[in-house]
Amino acid sequence: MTLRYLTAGESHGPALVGILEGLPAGVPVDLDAIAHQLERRRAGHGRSPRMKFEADEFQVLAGVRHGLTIGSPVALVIHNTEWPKWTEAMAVEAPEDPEAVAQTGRGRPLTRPRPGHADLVGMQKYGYDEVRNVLERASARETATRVGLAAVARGLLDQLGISVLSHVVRIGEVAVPEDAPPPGPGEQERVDDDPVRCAEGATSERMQERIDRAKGERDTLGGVVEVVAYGVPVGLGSHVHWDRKLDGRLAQALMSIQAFKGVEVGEGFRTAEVPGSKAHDEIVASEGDYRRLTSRSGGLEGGITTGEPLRVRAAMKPLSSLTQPLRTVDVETGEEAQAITQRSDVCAVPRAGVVAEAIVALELADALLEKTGGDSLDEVRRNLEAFLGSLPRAAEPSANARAAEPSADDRAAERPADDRAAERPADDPA
Ligand SMILES: Cc1cc2nc3c(=O)[nH]c(=O)nc-3n(C[C@H](O)[C@H](O)[C@H](O)COP(=O)(O)O)c2cc1C
Ligand SMILES: C=C(O[C@@H]1CC(C(=O)O)=C[C@@H](OP(=O)(O)O)[C@H]1O)C(=O)O
Repeated sequence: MTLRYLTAGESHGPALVGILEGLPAGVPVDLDAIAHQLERRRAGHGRSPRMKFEADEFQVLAGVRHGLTIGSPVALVIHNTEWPKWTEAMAVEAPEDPEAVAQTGRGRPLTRPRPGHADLVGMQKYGYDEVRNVLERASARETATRVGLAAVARGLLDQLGISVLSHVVRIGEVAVPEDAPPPGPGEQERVDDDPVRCAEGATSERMQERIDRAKGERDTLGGVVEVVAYGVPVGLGSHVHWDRKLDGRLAQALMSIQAFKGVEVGEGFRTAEVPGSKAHDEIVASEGDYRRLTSRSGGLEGGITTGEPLRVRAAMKPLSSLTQPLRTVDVETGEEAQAITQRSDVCAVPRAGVVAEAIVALELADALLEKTGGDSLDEVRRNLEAFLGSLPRAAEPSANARAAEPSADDRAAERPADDRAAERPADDPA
């Protein structure tokens, strides 16, 4: 890992803290860009009441001077707006009168763990008799730090012409059509203007109605987000070892987002439903380069980027804090009970898309620096250009030969199925 990061901070503590280590010197850091990313993460139809007043006031404490990184770790702090209300319940020092704190609203022991949240397993693992210490850190409040750090890492990607965007493709059972193309590189603002961050106006309206219905039914909803990265060079990641494969690294990072339960690279699960002739991206030579005719692989083959747009999808489950709570056990009495009710999002998929986008940006920046090395932005740029310039040019067939060459679909259609099954690859001597 070339670019590393750590986060700390409780949801209702004084602040969140993050450190990003491994960025080269000379990367522009724009405070407005960090503020903008944090703001995007707070938006979206169905968001929690807290997101309407949370300010995400932040400070860059280290690693940046006069608008540029200086090669040292970048440190970020994001203050929690509500801290003044939590000073007693979340105090660092032991209270003089713990009983008195336990009587206050915020210090009250939470003994009815929510099914689907980290509550019960966290208590069991860490030896607590109530939920507070688990809830505080399991909360997706932590993702503000990752989005903030990613905004800094995106400064590097921007300089190299790499842009990362996201959009919502499903909320509950409402989905954009399977064959709808993803938004293009300049379309993030248009997507962000949509209340559910969906690129398709008609589907967006149905998604919003679905969220309103869930709210009325005192229920919650999940969905699917897609992240697309444009301008990604060929050759990031590697096929040689399991933990160097970029598809695997992206999946791990995306699955680490609270409530994310599935990851798909390119057509992912859908490729399992179609034959090989319809699952892969045929390769052609074009202006000395290799291009793919389709984008089913999501821009990754063998754990290595192909140079085509990178495309991943991730599924988020419905949130587990229901205002009509699920059945649980009160760990204090052992009696059947209703789970604790917390102020909560009804559907956090639109803002979770911004988190997924940040996570992909951090992984791409890491993979890029791993490929190029370099202590300064100039050196990274030089190394990248040298690598790309050293790639052998694709020999191009004559225009006539290219026009005459049938595609896999054409070839498959021409042959009877039995012939296709019996055929042995021409290059295979076996
Ligand atoms: C952006 C975002 C917002 C979330 N908001 C809530 C919420 O308001 N209520 C809730 O119960 N869970 C919420 N979650 C999910 C929980 O944090 C998550 O379910 C919990 O930490 C347990 O982790 P797991 O679901 O990955 O097992 C949110 C997740 C994300 C990514
Ligand atoms: C605070 C954030 O999201 C929170 C994530 C969250 C959870 O259980 O994950 C529960 C809610 O926390 P609270 O009860 O404090 O409002 C959300 O608001 C945030 O995203 O910044």
